[in-house]
Amino acid sequence: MKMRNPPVNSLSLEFLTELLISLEKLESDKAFHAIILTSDCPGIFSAGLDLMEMCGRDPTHYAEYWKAVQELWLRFYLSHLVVISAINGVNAAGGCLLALSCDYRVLADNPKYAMGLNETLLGIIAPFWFKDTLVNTVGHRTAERALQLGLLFPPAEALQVGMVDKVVPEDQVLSAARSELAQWLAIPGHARQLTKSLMRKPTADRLLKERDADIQNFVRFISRDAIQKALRVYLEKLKQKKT
Ligand SMILES: CC/C=C\C/C=C\C/C=C\C=C\CC(=O)SCCNC(=O)CCNC(=O)[C@H](O)C(C)(C)COP(=O)(O)OP(=O)(O)OC[C@H]1O[C@@H](n2cnc3c(N)ncnc32)[C@H](O)[C@@H]1OP(=O)(O)O
Repeated sequence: MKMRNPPVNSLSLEFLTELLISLEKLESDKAFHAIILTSDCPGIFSAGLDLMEMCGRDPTHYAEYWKAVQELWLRFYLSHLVVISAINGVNAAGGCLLALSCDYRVLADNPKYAMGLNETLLGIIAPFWFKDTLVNTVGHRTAERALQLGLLFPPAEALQVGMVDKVVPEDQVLSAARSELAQWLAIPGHARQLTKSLMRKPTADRLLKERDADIQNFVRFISRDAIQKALRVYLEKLKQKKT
């Protein structure tokens, strides 16, 4: 699955919906057993959630958007397919969450390709299920420091903290993901799928039990004047980089 939403693969409502439909199609076709998730945007895996969806819109839109973000995470996190990410670019926040929801992560060795949950740098907070997904991957202490400081880890550090499983030269990222896949596909499917569910269901269940409350929290939080202002300032900074 090659993500293509130029220029930065931001996860707009339309793009989230496309990803969701693609994933559902692959999951319902018995011929498919695995997905390699990668990017078609040079140098960028994903810039995360689309800030334009969270800025200057109305509460109904925020609620619809957040429901789609929840849906995509639940679907990826609990997918019965083997999902491996071949991370071939910088990967921030919501994009990093997608990669963390995969079964295995290969990252291209380029110091520009940092990844992490950098929400605090924008003046916002990673929701509890983003946090839980990170804790399940790197452990509590590393997650606490990474989340508070909004750290984006370059490849060597991402590997060292366990945020990714392998770092390879840039031109080998897809072939390394394919080689890894062979090991996962050699395991009897039902045993691997049930084990994945055993490991992940408690984390997913937490959101499933609180989905509506989580949407309401998000809408309340994102609608605050101070948060809207912080997002506008961040977007402005991104645009000013060019001048
Ligand atoms: C109580 C608690 C309850 C609930 C929880 C509450 C809140 C949680 C809420 C939200 C969680 C959000 C998670 C996220 O994913 S936020 C997004 C974080 N992403 C980032 O910080 C990355 C930002 N982008 C960049 O750093 C760079 O763009 C880059 C490194 C990815 C690429 O750099 P380039 O130099 O190649 O490209 P740019 O010129 O910077 O960008 C091109 C173009 O794209 C626009 N853009 C970039 N990122 C985004 C984005 N995430 N959303 C929308 N648009 C984006 C950028 O502005 C440029 O636009 P123009 O061409 O200038 O118009």
